[in-house]
Amino acid sequence: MKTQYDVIVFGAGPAGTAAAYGLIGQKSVLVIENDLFGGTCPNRGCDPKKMLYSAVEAKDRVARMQGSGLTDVPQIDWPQLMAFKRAYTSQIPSGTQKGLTAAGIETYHGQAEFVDEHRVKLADQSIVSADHIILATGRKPRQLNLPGSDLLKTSTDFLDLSTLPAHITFIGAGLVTMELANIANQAGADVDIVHHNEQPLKAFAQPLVEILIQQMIDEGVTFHFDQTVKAVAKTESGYELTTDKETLASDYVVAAVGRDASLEGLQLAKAGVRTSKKGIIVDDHLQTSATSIYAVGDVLDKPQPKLTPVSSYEGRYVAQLLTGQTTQPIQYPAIPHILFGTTEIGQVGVSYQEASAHPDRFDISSLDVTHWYTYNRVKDEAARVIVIRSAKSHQVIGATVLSSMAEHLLNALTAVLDLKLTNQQIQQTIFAYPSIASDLQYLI
Ligand SMILES: Cc1cc2nc3c(=O)[nH]c(=O)nc-3n(C[C@H](O)[C@H](O)[C@H](O)COP(=O)(O)OP(=O)(O)OC[C@H]3O[C@@H](n4cnc5c(N)ncnc54)[C@H](O)[C@@H]3O)c2cc1C
Ligand SMILES: NC(=O)c1ccc[n+]([C@@H]2O[C@H](COP(=O)([O-])OP(=O)(O)OC[C@H]3O[C@@H](n4cnc5c(N)ncnc54)[C@H](O)[C@@H]3O)[C@@H](O)[C@H]2O)c1
Repeated sequence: MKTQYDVIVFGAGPAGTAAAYGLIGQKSVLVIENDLFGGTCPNRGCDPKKMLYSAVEAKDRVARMQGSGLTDVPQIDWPQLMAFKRAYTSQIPSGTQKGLTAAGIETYHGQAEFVDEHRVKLADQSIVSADHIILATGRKPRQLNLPGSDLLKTSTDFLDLSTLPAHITFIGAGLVTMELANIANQAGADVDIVHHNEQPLKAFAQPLVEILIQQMIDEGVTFHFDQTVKAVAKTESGYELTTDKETLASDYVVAAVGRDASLEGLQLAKAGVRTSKKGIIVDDHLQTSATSIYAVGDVLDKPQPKLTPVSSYEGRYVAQLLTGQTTQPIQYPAIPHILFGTTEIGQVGVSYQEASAHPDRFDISSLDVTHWYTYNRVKDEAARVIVIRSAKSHQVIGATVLSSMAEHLLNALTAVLDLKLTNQQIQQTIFAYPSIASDLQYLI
């Protein structure tokens, strides 16, 4: 290992690796990772979750077609499904590290801390320095502070469960819970969700969230709204969760109440990097309070949603800054945000909340699309689309989609928004028919 680099990157998740790959050929780079190379998304986030959804979605498609050409709903074999997932995740850390090395990026596995703005001390006490440092250390599950909190499991534990507990309780009805609870329920567990207010998933259009929740209730999930968890205790047969309103028995309790920036052990104060409770503070160039140090990805205190493509976008942007390809402030394209499930809800562009608050500027069309060919064909009884148009230009500038295939329409709409496609351009495009993209012509 060298002792001097052009750039040191802390964290080998989507943000850190995107930054490192963007620097190859122009800068000498060291990537420091203290846990799993690849980070949250491929090891314990998006990708393993969607591996589990492969079986859940297949089962759901068959269940919807009962009486319409299919008989018997298959059961999910959890150990087999977990083996399928592990066959993927077990390759990620070594594959990521090898990929970085093959690209000429040096890697270090272990804990490191700042000595000052340019110098970093490794676990063996040796010092490495760099002209610039990029912080991409991500987030980790927030811990609840209550009696028995050490008994609580996290999304990471759930995504690597060898056997599926018969009864699982989730605390917090956010993105993580809603996605994992649906997997657990479809795989055969009894599922309870405890949420501390009446209105989960506030970022999404509430009329469609209500339909999503009703779908989950119809599928057997039990919600306990407006309840505060007070304590968790071990019992002979499992766990007992006490809230301010009731006591729930369970075999496994997952807390998914948000994620906090991973900052511990870095000694950021020694480098002059300012942080808040929400993460690392940066300016519009993703520069921290220490001018040679940048930060990217989930670790940021920034309003953009904490998502993989946002993290890698920021990583690529800082690489472009450091290689002189841009001097401009970061500008984000439209960011689609989706909750995966057997029924998915996703949104892009101007939100329903914003449009509802400004009826003079936005037109809202709420469409029940269950009778549309696309949704009728797969017997999707929840399908809805909310389209937001500019009151002035009538162009589509936002949408929320609820359906078993929302991700596809959402991506098509994201392209419409990003490329600023006019209604006329969409009408003049020949899409494969019948498909979700061809539905765009009915939506604009
Ligand atoms: C259950 C779950 C499901 C998700 N599903 C989706 C999804 O479907 N779609 C989506 O877009 N996003 C999803 N996300 C979010 C997505 O995983 C994150 O937005 C993304 O991983 C952020 O990338 P990052 O590189 O900023 O951080 P991370 O991926 O968290 O990577 C940070 C890396 O830094 C390392 N690190 C931490 N501290 C140090 C240190 N001191 N020194 C060295 N290394 C350190 C960590 O070990 C980690 O490898 C999901 C998250 C979870 C938890
Ligand atoms: N499909 C995706 O893109 C996807 C999926 C999963 C996670 N993620 C990312 O991970 C982040 C974290 O997800 P998350 O679900 O952990 O956080 P979240 O912020 O989405 O949801 C946590 C929920 O828990 C509630 N809560 C907080 N404290 C509570 C308490 N004491 N008792 C009960 N409820 C409580 C909050 O009100 C909130 O609704 C997401 O914001 C997103 O950035 C993305």
